Amino acid sequence: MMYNVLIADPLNAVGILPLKNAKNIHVVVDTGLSAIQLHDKISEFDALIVRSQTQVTRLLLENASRLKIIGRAGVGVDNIDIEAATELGIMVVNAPNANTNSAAEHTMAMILALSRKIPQAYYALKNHQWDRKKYIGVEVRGKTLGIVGLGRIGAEVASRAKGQRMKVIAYDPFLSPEKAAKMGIEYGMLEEVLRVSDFITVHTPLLKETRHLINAQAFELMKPGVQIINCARGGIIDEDALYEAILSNKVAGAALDVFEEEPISHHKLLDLPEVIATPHLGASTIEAQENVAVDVSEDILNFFSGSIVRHPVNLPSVPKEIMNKIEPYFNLAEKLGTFLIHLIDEAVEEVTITYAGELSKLEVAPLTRNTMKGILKRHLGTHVNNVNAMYLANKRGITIQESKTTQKKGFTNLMTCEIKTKSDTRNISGTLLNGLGSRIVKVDNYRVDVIPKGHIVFIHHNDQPGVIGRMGSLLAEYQINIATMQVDRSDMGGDAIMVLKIDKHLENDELKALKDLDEIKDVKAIDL
Ligand SMILES: NC(=O)c1ccc[n+]([C@@H]2O[C@H](COP(=O)([O-])OP(=O)(O)OC[C@H]3O[C@@H](n4cnc5c(N)ncnc54)[C@H](O)[C@@H]3O)[C@@H](O)[C@H]2O)c1
Ligand SMILES: O=C(O)CC[C@@H](O)C(=O)O
Repeated sequence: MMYNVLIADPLNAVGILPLKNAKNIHVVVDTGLSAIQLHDKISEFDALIVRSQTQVTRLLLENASRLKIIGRAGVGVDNIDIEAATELGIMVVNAPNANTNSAAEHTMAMILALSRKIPQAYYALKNHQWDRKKYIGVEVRGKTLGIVGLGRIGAEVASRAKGQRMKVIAYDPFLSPEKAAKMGIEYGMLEEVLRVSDFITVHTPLLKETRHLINAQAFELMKPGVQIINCARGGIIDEDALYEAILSNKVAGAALDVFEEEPISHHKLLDLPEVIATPHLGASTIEAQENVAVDVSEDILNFFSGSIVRHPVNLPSVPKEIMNKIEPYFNLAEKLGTFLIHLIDEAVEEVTITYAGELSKLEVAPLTRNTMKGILKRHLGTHVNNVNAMYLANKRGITIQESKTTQKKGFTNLMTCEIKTKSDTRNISGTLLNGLGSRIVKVDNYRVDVIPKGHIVFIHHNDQPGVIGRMGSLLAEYQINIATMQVDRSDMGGDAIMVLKIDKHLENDELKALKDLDEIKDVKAIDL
C-alpha cells in the first residue's frame, strides 16, 4: 500500500529522509499553498506534516477524506483543531522534546539582546549612526528573572539564567517550593513573580486559562522598568496592554518572538523602539529543525507500519475488549480530575483514586490514566493524553495511588479522587446511575448531584441568609442564566458550598465580581 504524505510547512531536508527513503511512502513537499489550495488538495493525502504556520482547521479536516495522521514538527499544537481530528479519527503526533534547547537558547539571546539594546544599536549603525550614549544597557547579573511556566523550556531557561548569575523565581502550577529549591531557584505565586522580577519570561502553552495571563492588571503589579520576553505563544501576553505599559514607561523593553496573529509585517508594537522582535524563530536552528523533522517522520513511519508511535497527542490507547467494559466510566474519570484540579491552588503532591462497589471488579488502570489526564490537562494543554499522563505526572514528582474496595459506599459503583497539596486535601466522587448517565455526587464530602458537563461555578461560602439571592442577582446583572443549582452545608451557619450550572463560560471579571460578594470564601469557574 502506498501512502501519500504532504509536507505543508518548510522542513529540514535531512530530517525527512526516513520518509523519503521508505518504499511505501510518496512525499510531496508543497510549502506555498494558500488555505484554499490546501483545502482543495488535502483529500489526496494520508498524512500531513506542518510546523506552526499552516492552520489545520475543522473545515480542512472535514475535506480530508484519506487523512489518517497529522505530524506537528514542534511542540505547540494550537494551530491544529485536535478535537476535530480526534472526532474524525485522525491521529496527531508532535515532537515535544526536539526543540526545547533551541527555544531556551533563543530566549536567552532575547534577554541579552534586550538588556544591551543590541538590535536597536545595530539598526542605527547600519543606518550610519555611531551613537554610544543612546544605547546604554543594563547587566543581567544580579537581576531577577521571573519565569512563568516552568516546563521543558522554562526549566532550561532557568538553568541558563543561573549561569548568567541571575536570580531566578518561577511560578508553575506544578512547581512547589521544595522542587524549586532542588533546582536552585525560588518559588513564587504568579503575583509575587510579577512583583519582584526585573525580567519576566513566559513559557506556558496557549490555553484558555493562559490567554492574556499577562494583562493590564498584571503589568500594574510589576516593577517600573521591567523587561518582558515572550518566546512561547502570542496571546499569553495581551498585546494592547503591553503597548500601553510601554507608553506609560512601566515596561522598559520587550522581546517578542511570537504574536497573537502570525505572520505579520506591521504591528503597533513593532513601531516602538523599546520592542525587539524575531519572526517566530525560537525553534529555527539546524539542530532543532532536523530533530523535529526526524521525530515526526519516524512517528509517521511507526504509524503506517503498525508500530507504537512515540509522541501521540490524541491517541485512544485502551485495548478494545477492556474499553468495552469500562467505557461508561471513562469520561466520568476525566471529568472528576478536571473538576478537582480547578479547586487546587498549590502544586499537586499526591493523587489517590479509590474504586468502590462494582467498579472494583474492573480493570481500572485506564480510568486512573484518564483521571490524571483530566488533572494535568488544565495546565499542560491538549498534548496530555491517556498514554502520556502517567509519565508526565511522574516527571512532575506527583505520587499516584490506586485502591479498590468492594464496599458499596451508598452507590453500586463509586469513584473517588483525592488530591493532596502541601497544605490542603480536596476530594470528589462520581458514579454511574443506571440508565441516567454519570453524576458527580460529592465534592469535599458535601453531597451534590451534578451532571459532569458544561459550565460550572463552584462556590465556597458562609451559610448566611441572602448569599444565594445576592449570587443570583449578580449573575442576572451579567445576563448569565443559572440552569441548575445545588447547595449543601456542614452545619447551620457554618461552611457551605454551591454548585451552579450556567449557560456560558464565566469570564474573569465576572468571576472576580462573584468573589467580591459578602460571605463568599472562594469561587471557581470550571468548564467540563
Ligand atoms: N518560539 C518558538 O519557536 C517555540 C518553540 C518551542 C516551544 N514553544 C512554545 O513554548 C511554550 C512552552 O513549551 P514547553 O515545551 O516548555 O511546554 P511544557 O508543556 O513542557 O511546559 C509548559 C508549562 O507551563 C505550565 N503552565 C500551564 N499553565 C500555567 C499558568 N497559568 N501559569 C504558569 N505556568 C503554567 C505547565 O504546568 C507546564 O509546566 C509552548 O507555548 C510552546 O508552544 C515556542
Ligand atoms: O514551527 C516552528 O518553527 C515553531 C515551533 C514552535 O513554536 C513549537 O511550538 O514547537
